[in-house]
Amino acid sequence: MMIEARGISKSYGNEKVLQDVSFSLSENETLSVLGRSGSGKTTLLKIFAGLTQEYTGTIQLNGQAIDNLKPSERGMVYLYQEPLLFPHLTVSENIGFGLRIQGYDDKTIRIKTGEMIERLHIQGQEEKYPHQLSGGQKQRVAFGRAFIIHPRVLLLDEPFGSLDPETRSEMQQLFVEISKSEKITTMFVTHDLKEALITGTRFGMMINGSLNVYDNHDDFINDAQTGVQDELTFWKNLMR
Ligand SMILES: Nc1ncnc2c1ncn2[C@@H]1O[C@H](COP(=O)(O)OP(=O)(O)OP(=O)(O)O)[C@@H](O)[C@H]1O
Repeated sequence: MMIEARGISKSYGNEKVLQDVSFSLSENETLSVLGRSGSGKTTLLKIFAGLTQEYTGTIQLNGQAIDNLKPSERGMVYLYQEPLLFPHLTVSENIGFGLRIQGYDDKTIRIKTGEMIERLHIQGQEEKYPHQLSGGQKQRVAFGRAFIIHPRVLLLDEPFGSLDPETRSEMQQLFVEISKSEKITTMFVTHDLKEALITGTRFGMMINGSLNVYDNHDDFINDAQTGVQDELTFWKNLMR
């Protein structure tokens, strides 16, 4: 799925939050976006998701402007740090929810949900309710619920920010594996440089509402503005 932002600008009162953001992203690409707090990352994701209105510019999906579509009509899933699960549904029911809405029969839902649970490595948790799960398990369920409906586009806002390093690393691998096999186009906002490098196929740096896009690791790593060189210098100095 090809997504394209053309000249997106957004202000809140006198504050210019996004300034002429333009880029395009092909099927199977993940744009990992870094940037300081308040630089406009979440605002950009919300505009894509249809959750923030009143901006200038246009968002296109396979060449069609989607600016006037409702969030539910965009084929996009927006996930953030706190996984939003239905508290009164079990793990299996949460994951199968989208299929039920789409009208699949019970047997198909059971089979597809079972396959997804296996892929997510949460076998044995099927009958638990969200409050009985760890943070990492909840996030797996949230991803399962998203992946099972084959979204065209995933919008991820620091999705693994509250997980311990080991679980976070597992989730990054799982994301890379499934997004590749499902050919999902993703915008992945993170504060973690390593996470950006692991998950991204392209990279973005948001600076005061302007987005610099780098087409490969080398361009990203070599630009002083991204902070990668500072990080490398830090580790080199520490190792001396
Ligand atoms: N609904 C709103 N009303 C007014 N100002 C807002 C609103 N939403 C966001 N802003 C402002 O827009 C700017 C960008 O916010 P945004 O949430 O996009 O930043 P961010 O880069 O995602 O930050 P963080 O990394 O801390 O999540 C901030 O200065 C914020 O205060």
